[in-house]
Amino acid sequence: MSTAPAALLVEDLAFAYPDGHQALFGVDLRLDPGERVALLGPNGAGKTTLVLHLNGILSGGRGRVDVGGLPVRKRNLPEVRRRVGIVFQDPDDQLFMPTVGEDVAFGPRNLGLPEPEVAARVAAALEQVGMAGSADRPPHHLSFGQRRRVAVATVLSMHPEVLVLDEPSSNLDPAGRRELAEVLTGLPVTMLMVTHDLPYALQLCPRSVVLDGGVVVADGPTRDLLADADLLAAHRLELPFGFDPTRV
Ligand SMILES: Nc1ncnc2c1ncn2[C@@H]1O[C@H](COP(=O)(O)OP(=O)(O)OP(=O)(O)O)[C@@H](O)[C@H]1O
Repeated sequence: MSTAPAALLVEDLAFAYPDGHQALFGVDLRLDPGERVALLGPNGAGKTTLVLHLNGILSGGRGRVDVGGLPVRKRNLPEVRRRVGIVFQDPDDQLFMPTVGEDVAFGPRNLGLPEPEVAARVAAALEQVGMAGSADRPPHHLSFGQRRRVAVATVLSMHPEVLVLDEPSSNLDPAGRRELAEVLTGLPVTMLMVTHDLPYALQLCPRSVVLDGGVVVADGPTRDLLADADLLAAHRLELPFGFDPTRV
């Protein structure tokens, strides 16, 4: 195993919500720099709860989370939130400025970066997601797939080390799925992708982790996990009819 700090390290993470509902029961997860990993599991498995611990939105349970060797703790939160960018399922949760450019500039401006650096980051992030030339457009004039790519750009402009995506393929048409896949596979970041879309997990992520009942129940090559019919059935994971993961 590599001795470099993990891009993301989760150790024995357990968490109960204030109403007493225990959502995580001791989760271990390590992502090495540059890995792309899918986080799979049925509704209520604890995926969102885990993700919300990665940048300290939720905390207070047992265990630890480190990002590039930095513990996710209150005093580290500004740096943790720069290192871990979360792209939420609904792009409209992340786009609230009059123009695309201002949305992508929002994070870097908040960091207090000088305007020329902000402008350079905006241009680079929009280029990375294939949206160069759209900086002056209002986000609500864009298609849903374009808005999702701009939401990714709002995170990329912070130069994150870990990109977490919640259901990135939801509501995308086949062209939108393909365009986003091309963007995501070209990014030089560590990626954790929460998804119910198993073919998309196979396309983008060499490794998958299955969470169910607040514990990791499988961790391995996506192709192998998706070929395991018993595993899929036991955890309510379904491939599209006729889809053969060994033939992709
Ligand atoms: N704010 C909350 N208060 C109490 N319980 C909660 C809260 N949020 C989630 N839970 C519970 O914690 C468990 C894990 O939920 P979580 O949202 O993490 O699952 P998930 O795997 O992301 O599900 P989905 O695929 O439906 O998004 C569920 O049983 C859920 O009902």
